[in-house]
Amino acid sequence: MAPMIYTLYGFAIFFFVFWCAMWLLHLIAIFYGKYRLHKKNPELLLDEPYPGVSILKPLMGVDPHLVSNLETFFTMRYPTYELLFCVEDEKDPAIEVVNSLIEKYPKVQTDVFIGGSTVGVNPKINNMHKAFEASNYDLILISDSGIRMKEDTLQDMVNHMTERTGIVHQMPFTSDRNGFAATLEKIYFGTAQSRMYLSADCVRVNCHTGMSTLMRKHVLEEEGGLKSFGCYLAEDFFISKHFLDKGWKTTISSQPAMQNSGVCDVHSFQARLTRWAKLRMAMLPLVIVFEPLSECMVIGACAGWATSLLFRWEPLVFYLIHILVWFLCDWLLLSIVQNGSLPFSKFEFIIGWLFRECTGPYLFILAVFDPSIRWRNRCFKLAWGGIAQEVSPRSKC
Ligand SMILES: CCCCCCCC/C=C\CCCCCCCC(=O)N[C@@H](CO)[C@H](O)/C=C/CCCCCCCCCCCCC
Ligand SMILES: O=c1ccn([C@@H]2O[C@H](COP(=O)(O)OP(=O)(O)O[C@H]3OC[C@@H](O)[C@H](O)[C@H]3O)[C@@H](O)[C@H]2O)c(=O)[nH]1
Repeated sequence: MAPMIYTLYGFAIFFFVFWCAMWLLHLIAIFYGKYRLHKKNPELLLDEPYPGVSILKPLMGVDPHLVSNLETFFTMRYPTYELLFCVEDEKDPAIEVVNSLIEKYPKVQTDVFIGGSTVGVNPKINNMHKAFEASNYDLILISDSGIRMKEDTLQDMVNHMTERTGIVHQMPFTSDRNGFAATLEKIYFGTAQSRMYLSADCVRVNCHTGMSTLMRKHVLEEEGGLKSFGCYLAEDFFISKHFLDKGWKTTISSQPAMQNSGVCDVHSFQARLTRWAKLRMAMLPLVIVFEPLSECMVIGACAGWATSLLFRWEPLVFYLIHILVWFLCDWLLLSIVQNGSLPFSKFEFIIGWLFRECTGPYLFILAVFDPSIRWRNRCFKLAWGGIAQEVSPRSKC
């Protein structure tokens, strides 16, 4: 009997400590977010020697927001940069979109790379490889197709590139869009993901998501260039790991990344989160235990049971208070990340937040039980450690 009791008490203490640690993460994210995000950039002095930046834009297909998203790269206030568009398929309609913008803004230095090159499994790397090799500057910005820039976003990122810094990345967030899926995306990126991202950046844990990331080209070249990371689907995590291993600092910029893809529906969003969860599990297997536990509904239930055993607290009352306080912390964090009025009402926030919190653990279970990864039109399998293999090359799955 005694071993059973010790085991129960052992679990109860573990859940209670984990629950306390989660509140610490809430606090870190709120204070660090307030301290780091949305700092005003100093006026850009054009006679200052700002370094040149090569911006790599991997494109695949056209969505209703692509033109306006890309246009924001042509209208940035930054002295020296080149835009290198990468399109794998020569029939891709994105080429026409790019050409029309190049015609509209002839003064911006641009180039278009069509056809990609097969240097690994990761299709984004394959698409960008030629442009990476041809880029003219030591600072490379890899920026996904759905990202929008403000006039001073690039300046903000470069300002964070100090002597010891090798990577400056934007914390994923979203622009204001209409509809439930857009509300859900904003709530997820501004609460659950921001909490982890900000806490990780604060304590220097690698959490790099590569949708908008400025890095030093020569450090990548020492490792063989971008192609050396083509064997991973989560190239972002491994690139950042390489920089950290070499003694460089990585940091977030003060402006979060404005994702503004024209494809915005609940199914695609959930598929993307499930794909990311599969990447994390393959790279860091401990995530399989810790990630579900870091969810509000799960850790609340575990801590409710633990405190009823340890302190005889009423579990239902505990659980409801836990959810309420977590909800309020999330509202506060989202307001800090948004830094302005939110495009939805408090009622919509409640619905979106409850939906996200209840579906999060379910999506994670889906990810655990279906290890195959679908990304755009390809299917992959991941081995432990993160090395990827394409299942049926270049075919739909
Ligand atoms: C009491 C501490 C408990 C910590 C438990 C942590 C469990 C992980 C929970 C949630 C993970 C959220 C990850 C946030 C962003 C990741 C987005 C993403 O998956 N991006 C991939 C695709 O672009 C990319 O390849 C992966 C990047 C890095 C993943 C690293 C995951 C571990 C994060 C751990 C953060 C813990 C912070 C603790 C600080 C004390
Ligand atoms: O086959 C592909 C798929 C994607 N891409 C490009 O890669 C970028 C990201 O693609 P998606 O928006 O589909 O995917 P995500 O937002 O989930 O990507 C994110 O997660 C996985 C990481 O490896 C990426 O670095 C990160 O950007 C886009 O610019 C897209 O055009 C390709 O060039 N080829």
